[in-house]
Amino acid sequence: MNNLTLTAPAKLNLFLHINNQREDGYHELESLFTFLDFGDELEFNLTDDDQISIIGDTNDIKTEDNLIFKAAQALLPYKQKNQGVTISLKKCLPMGGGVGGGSSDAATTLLALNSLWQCHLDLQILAEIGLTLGADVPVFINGKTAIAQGVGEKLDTVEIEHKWYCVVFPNVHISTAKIFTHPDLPRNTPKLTSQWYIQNTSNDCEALVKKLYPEVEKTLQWLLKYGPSRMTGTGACCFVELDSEQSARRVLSELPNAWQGFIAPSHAVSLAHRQLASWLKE
Ligand SMILES: C[C@](O)(CO)[C@H](O)COP(=O)(O)OP(=O)(O)OC[C@H]1O[C@@H](n2ccc(N)nc2=O)[C@H](O)[C@@H]1O
Ligand SMILES: Nc1ncnc2c1ncn2[C@@H]1O[C@H](COP(=O)(O)OP(=O)(O)OP(=O)(O)O)[C@@H](O)[C@H]1O
Repeated sequence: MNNLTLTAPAKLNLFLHINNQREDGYHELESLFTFLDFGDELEFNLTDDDQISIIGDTNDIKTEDNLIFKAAQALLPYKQKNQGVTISLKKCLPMGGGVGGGSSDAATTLLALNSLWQCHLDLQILAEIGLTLGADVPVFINGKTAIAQGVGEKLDTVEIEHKWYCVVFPNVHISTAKIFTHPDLPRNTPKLTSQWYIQNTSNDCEALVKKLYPEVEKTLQWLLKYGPSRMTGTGACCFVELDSEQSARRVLSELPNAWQGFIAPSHAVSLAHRQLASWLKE
């Protein structure tokens, strides 16, 4: 089998607590990650040369900076096939939006090429390779709704009630590094000692991001009319949790023109993992 198409799904941080800052500057987090059935489309086609090429919606990212390219390159030492790959990208997730698009693309590339190139690496090793590309990549390699600790690499699978979400991108791009290096970011939230609820958790980046980017504050105020709402990651996307597809459609239909949005249900297992499992059965 020489080709495979997978969806690199969006993630949401249903909560995001910052517990500590390490000496290397990275932050110790506690965060509940879930996956939405919505994402970038990546089509992998093996080629007879040994090149890695990316076509499609690469925007202005140089090939060598693209996390998809970096992920493919990281697997070169393990590949058992004398073949290259052309990866065609349809970008649906906002960049720098807090939904982990780049990390999800990278993880999906590792998962796909591990199979297509017959690298035979297990998920633990793929996650270790993924962590060198970004703190969020292991979450997508694991592919299960989970509470992450450490910088995002220690994962405990959790069962939660899955809902519909309307995710809104307020058209501001936020640099993760800018938020994590800001002096006003709270960095000492204690670890959760009880069960997670929306009421006893928060996103520790939210207050700072709202102050720096008033558009994010406006977005959250607007979403709160419809249900429990929160920012994901370091923003800019914000989400509202809803009980049905119909409610989610209604919120999307009322979205102000200045913003972009999408709706999707969350799922215990990422769409890329479900698609890969059925491809492997074919
Ligand atoms: C905040 C989250 O979006 C939550 O899902 C992620 O932890 C961010 O993950 P990511 O985008 O994959 O992050 P990386 O590309 O590894 O790091 C971007 C920048 O964010 C900061 N960073 C990131 C993760 C972390 N646990 N502590 C940090 O301080 C670092 O300054 C780093 O330079
Ligand atoms: N394939 C890619 N897709 C998106 N961004 C990429 C990709 N490759 C490299 N990047 C770079 O990574 C940066 C972060 O992109 P991403 O969409 O993952 O942000 P994010 O959603 O805020 O992530 P997170 O929630 O993990 O912080 C982009 O600004 C872009 O320069």
